[in-house]
Amino acid sequence: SSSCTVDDRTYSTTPLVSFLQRLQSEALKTLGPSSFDPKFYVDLPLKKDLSLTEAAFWKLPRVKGIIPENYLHRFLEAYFDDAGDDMVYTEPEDFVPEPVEFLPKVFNPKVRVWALEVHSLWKNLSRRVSDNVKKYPERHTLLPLPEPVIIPGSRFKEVYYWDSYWIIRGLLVSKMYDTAKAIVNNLVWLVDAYGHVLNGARVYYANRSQPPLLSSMVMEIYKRTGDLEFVRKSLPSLMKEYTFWISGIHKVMIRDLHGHKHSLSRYYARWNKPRPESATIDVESASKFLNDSDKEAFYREVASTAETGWDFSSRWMSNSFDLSTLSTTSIVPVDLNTYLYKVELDIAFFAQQLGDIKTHEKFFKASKARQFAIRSIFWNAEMNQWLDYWIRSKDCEDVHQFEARNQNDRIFASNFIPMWNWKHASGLGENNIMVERILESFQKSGLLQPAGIVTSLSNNGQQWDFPNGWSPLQHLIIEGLSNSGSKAGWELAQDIAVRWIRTNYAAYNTTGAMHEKYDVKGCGKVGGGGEYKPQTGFGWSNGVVLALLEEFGWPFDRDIECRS
Ligand SMILES: OC[C@H]1O[C@H](O[C@H]2O[C@H](CO)[C@@H](O)[C@H](O)[C@H]2O)[C@H](O)[C@@H](O)[C@@H]1O
Repeated sequence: SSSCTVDDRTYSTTPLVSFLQRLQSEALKTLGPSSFDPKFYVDLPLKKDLSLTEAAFWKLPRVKGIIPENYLHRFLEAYFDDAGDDMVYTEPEDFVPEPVEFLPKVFNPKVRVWALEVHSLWKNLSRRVSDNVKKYPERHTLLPLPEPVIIPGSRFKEVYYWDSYWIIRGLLVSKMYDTAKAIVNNLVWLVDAYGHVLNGARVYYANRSQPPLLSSMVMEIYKRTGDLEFVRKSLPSLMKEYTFWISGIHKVMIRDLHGHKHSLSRYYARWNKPRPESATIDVESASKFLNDSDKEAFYREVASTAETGWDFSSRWMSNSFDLSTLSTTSIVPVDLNTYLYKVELDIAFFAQQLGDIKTHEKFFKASKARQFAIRSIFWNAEMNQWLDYWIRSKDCEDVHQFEARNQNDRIFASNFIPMWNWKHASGLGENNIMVERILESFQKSGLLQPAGIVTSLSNNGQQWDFPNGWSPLQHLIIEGLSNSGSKAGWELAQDIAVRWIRTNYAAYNTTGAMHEKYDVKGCGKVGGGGEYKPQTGFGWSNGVVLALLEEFGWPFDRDIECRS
């Protein structure tokens, strides 16, 4: 707003996206809400130029303002290719059916057979941008990425930012180093073009990013390949992306009770309209707001929540059962700042490897400052957890005064994500007593369920809530526990990994697919809730299963079947 010092101007939409959104809303009137997926329409590639397509659209007959179904189908066939035709299958050149030294600690034959099947799923998910997109970019919402990608699967037919981190973790287990590097090169291409990695590689995702894990992708690839040239090429884009996250609308200053000022970051999309991929849903959700500025503020919160990766969750709502209370831009999130701390450490490390001491020192100093901030603003010594901080003072204030009551003491899996960088981010060092307390707090939290870690304790029908468990959250916490330096921590990590692997295996056997999310109340149950049908495929779940099997192995005599 005009009284703020921050520049919160929004992105402008493109004529193609506006038209497809119009088509989406007309199609909903024709087809009705059952099985309607709004994303399908904004992903449709045009066969002809937009002006011709629009002219034909306006000529379609309407009966009581509605396009008859047979006319709509004929129009779609005549003027559009299928959603997904813009991404074509490409054989990953570094795929072999059984990589040398694949999962050396997995001895149980059933698990080995399944792991090889999961490995083979990379072939189903491998795509490159079709030549048509390069020839007629204005006919596509897909962005012309230069190299092949691995997609999450089903309706998610394009590359996604944070999904790619766990996809890469799995590709590294599968020894598919070139495919992993190609994904990073595409994300680097997005940073160069837009200044940040987009939520996903569609033009309608340009207004926001997703959890910043690009440096972690580069780091994991470097650890496996030692390819310093790859690091050298990626580093300028990592630094550019870092600036996106620590400045402008993403930056929040908080003064702690001792007068120290801390610079932290929040999610904040440059968008105050319905998300094109879900516009019909957003318009409906916003209908309870009467004036335009309240609607715009709500749309901004919706898009900013998509930037968090946790879309949607009670974590971002002041009333867990009312989506219209989304307040994401007023929340300083524990996990985002944990990831940024990692970005600072990663860049400092890469700069050191490349002999750039000045950059190394600058980023190392920044990491120390964030470590102090995480400890000062998020840590709650009574709960032994890290809690999101809600900004309740005026949004335009330059520095917000810390108040303990503004820490959100509801239980979310994110309250334990700083364990991912355990010794660094927590600032707890080798303090074993603290480690044991955090372990106890985690075990008593209610987050640990029979089939893995649940996202929150609120059963409100949102997908990033109870009873869903998501692969990325399992992996972050398991990795944190296993690196805690505590024997109990490592054992708990293994216990959760076993539960998670079993549930993925059981669901695979009954449904024939890997799933986007699972219901962790019981072994073998798939997840639900949220605004779209649960998806299969699925990139990050495949990656996490492979990464966990590599880390923990599977002994010959341990059953893979669910324990009833
Ligand atoms: O179409 C609705 C939303 O879908 C995406 O979010 C979900 O899927 C992503 C891909 O697996 C995943 O990264 C995200 O965490 C999920 O919540 C998309 O990212 C959203 O922007 C979109 O509005």
